[in-house]
Amino acid sequence: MMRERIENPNSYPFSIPSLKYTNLIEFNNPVTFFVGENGSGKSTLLEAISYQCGFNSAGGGRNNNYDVDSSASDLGDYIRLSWFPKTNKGFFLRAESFYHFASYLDELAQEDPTFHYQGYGGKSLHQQSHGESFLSLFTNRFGEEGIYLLDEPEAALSPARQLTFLRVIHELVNKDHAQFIIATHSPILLGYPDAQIYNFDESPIQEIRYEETEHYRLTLNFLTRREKFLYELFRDDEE
Ligand SMILES: Nc1ncnc2c1ncn2[C@@H]1O[C@H](COP(=O)(O)OP(=O)(O)OP(=O)(O)O)[C@@H](O)[C@H]1O
Repeated sequence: MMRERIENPNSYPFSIPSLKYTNLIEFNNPVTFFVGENGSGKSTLLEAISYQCGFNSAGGGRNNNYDVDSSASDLGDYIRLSWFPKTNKGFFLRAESFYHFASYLDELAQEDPTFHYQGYGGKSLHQQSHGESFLSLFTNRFGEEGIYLLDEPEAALSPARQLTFLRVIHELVNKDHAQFIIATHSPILLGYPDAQIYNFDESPIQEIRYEETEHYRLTLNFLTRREKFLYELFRDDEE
């Protein structure tokens, strides 16, 4: 983070507690997760990294310059990335822009469907369900070395498909040396072996063990003691 350039440290995005005191984040693992409460700054940082990679901020790779909601990143000019070997291949995908991306692809494909759908399962993403199209994007389009930035990919995926997705990540990491940075609330995705997890509920952002994340603990508690959990949750209403 290049703090010397910041004019107003009390305005967005510098005012976000997790980012306020974070100066350096190291990515030591091919798979890194960002976790933290809603609004803790995960998307803001992911967007800034995408901006520095030269990806379209609305989601997509370097060659997908469609202009849906493509706000320049507010944080992007204030961070510096250093990585080796440097690559500008990859993709930024956020759940809410996936629909727009599918529409953009349909527009392109009007001229040459075979060419434009070839990386996406051979047909319009709109003709596949949300989860199917998401996985077809990964299994077809992502087969190369690169950096993949994903904002809450679980939004599209059933629990079984999340497991499939873990396998896809595993293959891309091992075969293609891909790197993933994923903002997520999913206790299943977070369980990827030996992943680095950054907790945005701390300031500065801190690494956290899987079993210590609220996502793991709360889900475990809910599943193992659901009745007691719900009793406590609703108790005030009933008294
Ligand atoms: N353009 C903006 N201007 C001002 N504040 C913003 C803007 N975008 C986001 N914020 C605020 O910045 C904070 C961090 O938002 P961000 O989207 O990064 O959170 P997040 O951790 O990704 O949340 P979630 O898990 O809900 O997706 C929030 O309080 C949000 O309201």
